[in-house]
Amino acid sequence: MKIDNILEDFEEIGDNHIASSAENPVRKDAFKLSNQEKIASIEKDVFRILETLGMDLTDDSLKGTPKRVAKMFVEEIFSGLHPDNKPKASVFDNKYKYGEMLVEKNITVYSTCEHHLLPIVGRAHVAYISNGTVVGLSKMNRIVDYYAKRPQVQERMTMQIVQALQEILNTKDVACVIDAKHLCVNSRGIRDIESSTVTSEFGGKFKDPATKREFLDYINIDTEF
Ligand SMILES: Nc1nc2c(ncn2[C@@H]2O[C@H](COP(=O)(O)OP(=O)(O)OP(=O)(O)O)[C@@H](O)[C@H]2O)c(=O)[nH]1
Ligand SMILES: [Zn+2]
Repeated sequence: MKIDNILEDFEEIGDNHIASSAENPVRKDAFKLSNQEKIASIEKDVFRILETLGMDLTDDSLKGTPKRVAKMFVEEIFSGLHPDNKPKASVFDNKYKYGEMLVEKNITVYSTCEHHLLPIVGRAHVAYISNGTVVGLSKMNRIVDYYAKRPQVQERMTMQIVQALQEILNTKDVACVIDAKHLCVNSRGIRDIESSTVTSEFGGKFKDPATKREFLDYINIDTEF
């Protein structure tokens, strides 16, 4: 099917989202196009934007930009929209019976604000208490990165990370705090370079004030960017 026909289908379906409170508003037909078809389509769109702005797209430095941006959207900064890219998280038995919380802190977050398509840059801190299962440490970083690679709002991303780890670890006892700078606040609009945004989600035992306090003490949040 030609790309233009497929895009017409998209328009007919309108805002028929895959609905779930913490899911991104992605349409059910989002995976009808292959990555190559998406790149070809977005390349044309970016070309048009730059042309409308009056840029000379025959210029050496600019002529590759539409394709570069399209590839970057599909294969890099929005690759987390595709469920095939969800990291496989290897889990193990908690044979050593470690009973305290495990905290993976200072996980680098590079995401994109869905309102302005500008970067969100910050740190995520993730914790869980094992219910008999443990997960490879790096998988927590990978889960954060997967949900970050979408057009996002920080609140939703925080909840998605907790829900994904709750599923993987088969326990509600998971928490996440994210401290991040939104370039849409820092570099344009109000242009407040100093402010950052903190969001949190505390599941299961992390709702208990002492457990929450312990986690917050470990991460001692005063993020350096
Ligand atoms: N809740 C929430 N808001 C966000 C996030 N990222 C960006 N925003 C805000 O989304 C809002 C969009 O508001 P609009 O008033 O439509 O956008 P705008 O006219 O560009 O607003 P200004 O940024 O104030 O210039 C802005 O206030 C952003 O700061 C996020 O992760 N969570
Ligand atoms: Zn924004």
